[in-house]
Amino acid sequence: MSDGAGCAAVPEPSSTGRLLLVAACALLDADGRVLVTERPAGKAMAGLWEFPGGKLEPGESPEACLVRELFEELGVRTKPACLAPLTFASHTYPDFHLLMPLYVCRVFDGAPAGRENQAIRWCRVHELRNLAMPPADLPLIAHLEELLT
Ligand SMILES: Nc1nc2c([nH]c(=O)n2[C@H]2C[C@H](O)[C@@H](COP(=O)(O)OP(=O)(O)OP(=O)(O)O)O2)c(=O)[nH]1
Repeated sequence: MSDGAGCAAVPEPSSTGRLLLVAACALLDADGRVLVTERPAGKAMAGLWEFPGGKLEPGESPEACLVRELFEELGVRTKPACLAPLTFASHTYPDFHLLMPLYVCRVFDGAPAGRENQAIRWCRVHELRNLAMPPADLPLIAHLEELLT
């Protein structure tokens, strides 16, 4: 049995008492670029670039949450069947533990535009590493690189 020595560099997540379930989506354009949005001033982690999405409402599935959030945040219409699960983030923040499935969506209607005053940008996947992103998102980049390169 392993003694876990190979995991020594990874900090042990502690229990925070609160699990936050957020669904996120990498929208892809026809060139394989990824859409990211900037967290607005006044919010936690303002100025960091993230994948569109948000907190699940009570009783809501991650897919329904994303269909709703993509329309509310970006004016984009899609369907649950167009959301493909890719991976997930599990990250302990000081106030909560984030569990965040990341989906990929290539099929949607409408040109994304920031409807909540957030900046948006389309990035090549290798450019994601040069963006300031929330710490929970950093392990997700390798999965997108594997998918898109
Ligand atoms: N949408 C999204 N949220 C992320 C990402 N990475 C990450 O750590 N988060 C965190 C930031 C927030 O704590 C939480 C998302 O919550 P949210 O977007 O619904 O809420 P918020 O903090 O912007 O604030 P509010 O809507 O409650 O006012 O997940 C990501 O890539 N996309």
